Amino acid sequence: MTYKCIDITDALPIIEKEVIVVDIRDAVSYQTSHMQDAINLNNDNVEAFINNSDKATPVIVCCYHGNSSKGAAEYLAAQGFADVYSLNGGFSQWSAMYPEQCEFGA
Ligand SMILES: O=S(=O)([O-])[S-]
Repeated sequence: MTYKCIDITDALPIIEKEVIVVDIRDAVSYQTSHMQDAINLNNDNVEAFINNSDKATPVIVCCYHGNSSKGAAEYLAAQGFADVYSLNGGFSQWSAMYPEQCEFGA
């Protein structure tokens, strides 16, 4: 199993359906702002995430610019997730294009 890279505009219709969005950026960046409903995935929670998530639900992996999300997407695909996407352009591009699809923290 492998993952696919997906452009921001192609990700939008997927986001609007049932999907799990994982954000692999550092915790402070995540808390400041993230894609709507995104989970901050890190070394501490990745195992629980893998064990507790429905592997048939599509997963979109978001990082800063779309580079490190590829490795994470590949890893999740190898763990059995059937439909994994790495978001090209990452959160920087997503937040520039779709600020209304972001949540902003403290
Ligand atoms: O998050 S990043 O690897 O695209 S800089």
